This record gives sequence, structure tokens and C-alpha cells, in this order.
Amino acid sequence: MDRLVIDHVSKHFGKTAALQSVSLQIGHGLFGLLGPNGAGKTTFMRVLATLLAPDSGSMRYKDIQWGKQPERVRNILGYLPQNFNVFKNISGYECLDYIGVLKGLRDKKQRRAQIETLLERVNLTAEAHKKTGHYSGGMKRRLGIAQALLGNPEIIIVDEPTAGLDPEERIRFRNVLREVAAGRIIVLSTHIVEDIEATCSSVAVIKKGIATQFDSLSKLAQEAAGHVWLWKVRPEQAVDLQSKVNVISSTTTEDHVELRVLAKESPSREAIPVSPTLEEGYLIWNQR
Ligand SMILES: Nc1ncnc2c1ncn2[C@@H]1O[C@H](COP(=O)(O)OP(=O)(O)OP(=O)(O)O)[C@@H](O)[C@H]1O
Repeated sequence: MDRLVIDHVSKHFGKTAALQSVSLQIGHGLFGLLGPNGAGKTTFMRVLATLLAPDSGSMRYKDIQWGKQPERVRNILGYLPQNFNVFKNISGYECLDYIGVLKGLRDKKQRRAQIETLLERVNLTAEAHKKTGHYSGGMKRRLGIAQALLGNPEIIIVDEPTAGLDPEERIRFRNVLREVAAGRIIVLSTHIVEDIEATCSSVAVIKKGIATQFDSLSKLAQEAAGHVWLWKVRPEQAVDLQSKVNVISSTTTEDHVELRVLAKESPSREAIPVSPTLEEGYLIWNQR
């Protein structure tokens, strides 16, 4: 299978090391780049989209080299930037038509057919001729993914696409992403673990410009293996413990509270070790 290979890519802004020797191998499907604010996600996405030149390192896919053939790269790329904005006074259809022309889709009939298929795919057919100024945040984001898909690119870059969306729109957007991932590479950046859990099959975490790749989501979850404890306590005890141990979540039942606690050693004889979730694996990795 063809892989997108990122080899020791670094990027500095003055003294800030935004990317430090990032090496990743990305296959078909949805790949998540997970990291806190300021970790370097947008910088990485912009480098991948050829909008920013790295200081060093290389990227390639098939026989296409990023540093040497940016035009060829752009022909196989679709990009949904973090702040995707379009003119408010044009409709979703007109927006796609305009971007389609810019992407070199010259034949009007073929362009229309492609736009109609894409609008259908992102559930915007009914709103296609409404002005984008009247679109909700989620609709704009779905229009954004449609424009990234114009020209049927092999690689799609999606930067923090669910930030600011309400839960329903977030779920809808993730469903669209999953549907369009077949047969291509989608690189998705986010600081929301649930985005990764709901869509991706492999993941890299990034902090202070340093990225670590995991072959599967469960490998990242396993970072917290042996560190997560389930502890059933009385409600009054639970209040007291909140400030004493690292409580990740709590579930209240009729007569007790179940705490999930993150700790290197058992916090109590009553606490039992449990399998970690992806979020817990990420928390532990992030605290290192
Ligand atoms: N154009 C720039 N000039 C100077 N510093 C920059 C520039 N772009 C990014 N940085 C710095 O590089 C680091 C990484 O920023 P980046 O925007 O890539 O992070 P991020 O993970 O996308 O964060 P966020 O989720 O907040 O967008 C930060 O310290 C940021 O301040």
C-alpha cells in the first residue's frame, strides 16, 4: 500500500521549535494527529499542505517529493484549514463551483456533476443554493470538506475540524469524514480525544513539536496500563478524595460513587486495576 512518508521534518519560528524532527508513516484511512494547543498541529498541517516550507526533513508519497515537486503535491491534496471562511454572499454551490475552477476542473458539466455528488455526500443538497452567510458552523465545516474533496484528491488534510461545533454537528461531521476516507489518506488534527476515537484507525500524539506514532488506538490507550484504578467509595468520601488523588471521572450510583483514578500505584486496597481508555492513555502520555 502507498504510504505518505514524513521524514525528520523540523520547523522553527525564531526560537520556537514548532516541529522537532517529526517522522511519520501514514497509510490509507483516517490518521489522527492529537495534541494540546500550541503543540505544532497547525504548523504540521501547513507544511504538509505546502503552505509552509520546513527548515529540514522531507516528505513523499508514491514518487512525489514535497520539496521538489510542490505543484504535483497540490494536485493530489485537498485541505480544510482551521479557519475555513467563504464569501457570505455566495451560495454553497457557487462556492464549490468557484473553487472547482481554481482547482482546474474546466469542464462545466463535469464540474456540476462532481459538485452535486459532493453536496449529497456532505448532506448539503437541500441548502446548496442558500447563501453561506446563513449556514451554521457545522454546515460551513461540511462545505469545507466538500471543497477539499473537489478533484478527488488522494490525500486530505483537515485541521481541527470539530472545534466549536455542537455535539450533534460534531457527530455528523465525523460520519462524513468516515464515509469519504475509503481509498485515500485523511490526516486529521484535533485536541479532542473523542474525534480520534470516533474516526481514526491510527494516531500520533504531538507535544512541543515532538510527535510519537502509535500503530493502533489501543497502543496509545496501553500507555496507561497499570495506572488506572476503579475505586468504589461512599459519596462523602468521594468529595474528600477529589483533592487528594487524580480522579479522571466519577459515576454516581444509588449508594456509592465509582471513581476512576490515575495513579502509578494502587490508591487503596479497595481499588481494582482496570483497562485504560484512549483518553487515559493520552493523559498519561501528556503528563510525561
Ligand atoms: N507564524 C508563526 N510565528 C511565530 N510562532 C508561531 C507561528 N505559528 C506558530 N507559532 C508557534 O509555534 C508553536 C506551534 O503552533 P501551532 O499553531 O502549530 O500549534 P497547534 O497545535 O496548531 O495549536 P492550536 O491548536 O492552538 O492551533 C506555538 O508555540 C506557536 O506559538
